[in-house]
Amino acid sequence: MKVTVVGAGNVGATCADVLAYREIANEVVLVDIKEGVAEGKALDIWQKAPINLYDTRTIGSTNDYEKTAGSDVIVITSGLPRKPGMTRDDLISTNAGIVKSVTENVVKHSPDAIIIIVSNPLDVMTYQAHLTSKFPRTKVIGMAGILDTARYRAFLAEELNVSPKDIQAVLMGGHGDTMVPLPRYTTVGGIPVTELIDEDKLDAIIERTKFGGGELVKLMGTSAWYAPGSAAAQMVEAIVRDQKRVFPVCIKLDGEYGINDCYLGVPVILGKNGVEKVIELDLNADEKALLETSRKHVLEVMSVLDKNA
Ligand SMILES: NC(=O)C1=CN([C@@H]2O[C@H](COP(=O)(O)OP(=O)(O)OC[C@H]3O[C@@H](n4cnc5c(N)ncnc54)[C@H](O)[C@@H]3O)[C@@H](O)[C@H]2O)C=CC1
Ligand SMILES: O=C([O-])CC(=O)C(=O)O
Repeated sequence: MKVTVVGAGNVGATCADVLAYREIANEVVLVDIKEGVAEGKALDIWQKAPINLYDTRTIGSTNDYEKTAGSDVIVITSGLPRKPGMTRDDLISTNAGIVKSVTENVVKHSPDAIIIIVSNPLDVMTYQAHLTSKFPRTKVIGMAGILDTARYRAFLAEELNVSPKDIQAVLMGGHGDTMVPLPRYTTVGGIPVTELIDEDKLDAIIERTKFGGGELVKLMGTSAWYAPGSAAAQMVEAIVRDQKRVFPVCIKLDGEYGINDCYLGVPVILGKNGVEKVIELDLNADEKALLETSRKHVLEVMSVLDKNA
């Protein structure tokens, strides 16, 4: 299996590293526009192979897309990260152009690949890649839900003093402040979370999750990369190993949840064909209202992209 990661910055390099040391792919090609950066990071990851004991080949390229030819999965992380005081949506004008040109380049050389978008604003960049690639919607998907649920699960594990491995959760909507965590579908070793935690503490964790990205931007002056890079690698793994994992993933909705033509995070089954099924939960009225708010927000940002097209 061959995987290309475009953008050899913080998230892209972390993703490539996880793909290599966990031997998720046989070959990982890292591409960046900055001269030498992708080559250097790919070489560094390869030189770690004898220490961490893996065989995955990592190859770097400065904008030479021939090296990406025949990739099974492409992860796009190229684009600006936000700085303190910015929203993810503030990145649209720069990142839309980057995602468009990168998508044009990758699809030329890998017409059958599955594309995973990471660049922000996530839902709208997934829209951009879908428009440009003209691939089926099931093969152009965005990474956000795995990261957002991971944050939620980590906060819950800390509060309850339990292993994060035992916390299962699902979250829907756009990757931003309007995301919709679903406590009704959160369990701890099979026990509904609401039986283990006070409502006010759970509400505080939900609020912290919604602003989880911003919390890290404030601390570091740029956005997160360890959890995002690992989350993208987990999506790649589900695809290349045909695992049929159930994850929240951003995809264009085609009638599911009564929504058309909007890119939102929903639970799906992820396997060798990309999204193999969108799972439709029976949301209650409050959950539907939150999803509707998220839909309206993402549509507004999508319309900015349409206006600038
Ligand atoms: N979906 C999510 O949950 C998350 C999304 N992000 C987003 O991922 C993106 C990357 O973040 P970082 O890695 O922290 O940024 P970074 O600045 O460390 O890396 C971005 C890389 O993209 C490269 N690049 C820019 N234009 C390019 C082009 N046309 N072709 C190839 N490479 C190009 C840059 O040279 C740079 O090395 C940002 O947009 C950020 O907001 C970050 C974390 C989580
Ligand atoms: O917060 C950001 O800008 C990056 C991101 O999407 C996240 O870490 O959730």
